[in-house]
Amino acid sequence: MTPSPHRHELYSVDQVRALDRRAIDALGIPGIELMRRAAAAAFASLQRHWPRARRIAVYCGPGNNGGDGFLLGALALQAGYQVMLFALSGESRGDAATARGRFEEAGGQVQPWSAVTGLPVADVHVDALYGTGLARAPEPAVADLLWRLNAGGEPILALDVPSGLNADTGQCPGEAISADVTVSFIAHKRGLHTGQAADHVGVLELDTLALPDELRDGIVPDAEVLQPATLPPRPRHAHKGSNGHVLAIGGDLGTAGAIRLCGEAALRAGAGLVSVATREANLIALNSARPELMAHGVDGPQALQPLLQRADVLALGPGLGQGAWGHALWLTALDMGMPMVLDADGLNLLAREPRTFEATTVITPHPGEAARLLERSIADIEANRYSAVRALARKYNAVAVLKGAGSLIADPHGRVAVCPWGNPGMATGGMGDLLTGIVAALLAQGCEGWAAACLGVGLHARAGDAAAADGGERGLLATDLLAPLRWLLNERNA
Ligand SMILES: NC(=O)C1=CN([C@@H]2O[C@H](COP(=O)(O)OP(=O)(O)OC[C@H]3O[C@@H](n4cnc5c(N)ncnc54)[C@H](O)[C@@H]3O)[C@@H](O)[C@H]2O)[C@H](O)CC1
Ligand SMILES: [K+]
Repeated sequence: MTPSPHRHELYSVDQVRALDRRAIDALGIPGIELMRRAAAAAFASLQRHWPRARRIAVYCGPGNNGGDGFLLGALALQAGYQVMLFALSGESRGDAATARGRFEEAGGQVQPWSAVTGLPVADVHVDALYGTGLARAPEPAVADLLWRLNAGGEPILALDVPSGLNADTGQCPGEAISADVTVSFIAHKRGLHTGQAADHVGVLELDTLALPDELRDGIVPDAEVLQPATLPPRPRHAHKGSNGHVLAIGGDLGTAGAIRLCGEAALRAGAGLVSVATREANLIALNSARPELMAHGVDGPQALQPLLQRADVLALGPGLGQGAWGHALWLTALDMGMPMVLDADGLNLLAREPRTFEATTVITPHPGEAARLLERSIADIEANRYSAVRALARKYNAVAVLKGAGSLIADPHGRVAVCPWGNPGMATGGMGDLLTGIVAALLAQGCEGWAAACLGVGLHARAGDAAAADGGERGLLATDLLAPLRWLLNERNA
């Protein structure tokens, strides 16, 4: 499987369908030929991953995904495999009907769905039920099989899309297969890279079905996958003033930890100077924990003003609270119109008093904060993360980071990037505070908003993966990311 040059480009389902249509209409490649190429690619992947397999079970849905399954079954028969094939519907249409005929001509027997009792005995189970055409939760007879396949723990190869996963949004409306390998065709679908996809896709492979690159002319990928990156080397004559001054504002009574983590992350991410504006009561804890942070006790806007004057970038919100103290500082900071990263209570206050930003602003909500910012439910946000992150960026005229599995980044013009790194161990307190500090530090070192958000999210997630690789995802603490973060920031680009 030669890595495709298109592996970083993500397309919506509509765009993939347009590519399908172009291949058929503009290049004159019949749909059945595309289906044959898809089946050949999937069968080659099956042989590569499970070279000793000899018995395969294929589950075919009513559409062209099922058609891929019929042709894969025919190839397996011709290669001497024992093939059990179960079809969800009594007959197929169009190219899928042709494919079904070819399976039968190869000696295959199409068994009715009612024959699927228990779990068929096979070395590999091939999921050809639904692909990009999934329209709703799989019906009970299918859901029951998906559940049994997932519970059976036997090898599963999904064709194009793991059945039950929405290839456009990354959401599973109902039961969905958890594949070991998914072989996707023609182009990567954006729904296989965010939301619930990580639990269902397994190893993702792409086969472009030998379609020429020109096929994509004029179709701008809906999203792009982040690539490993770091900051350029520091000039030798750098001094602390040349790497910017971050002012972290937050830490109401009893929540010193959040603003401390934010400030510490900003230091570790290379900011020249980091000041912290917080409650007087937090100073001792902060200064003893991290004396490199210049912590100031501020009781209100007057005390904050001189600190704002001296800073280049604000990190506003960790532990800020939504009380009178936090609200007053929040208003004062926003009125400065400075570059900033807004997070946590800074976002909850924004949801209460919406405004758009003129200066470079990055907002970093998790789905709950995003729900408040868009006045939608969390379920709505997670049901279509791509439209949610675009709505956030547009509504607030900011670069928006929608955190969660497969964090998404959007700018106000609709550009979207997807983070391929990160792990469930990062869903713990303090991880968001680190990200806020990292992005602020990158802004302070001269990155513009989009670059700071993409680089910050990528470094943060890669540091989380490095820390999890070191000791496991469970028990991962935010501070565990600081050392790998520093290493990643100093690595030369691989
Ligand atoms: N078009 C091409 O040239 C190629 C397509 N490939 C494969 O085709 C599928 C897309 O096929 P399509 O027929 O559009 O849809 P599906 O097979 O994914 O879905 C089947 C069909 O099922 C109905 N349906 C959807 N959800 C449900 C549900 N929950 N319950 C019941 N029925 C449902 C709906 O009517 C769908 O149309 C693509 O993924 C590829 O695998 C080739 O591989 C490449 C060429
Ligand atoms: K499938």
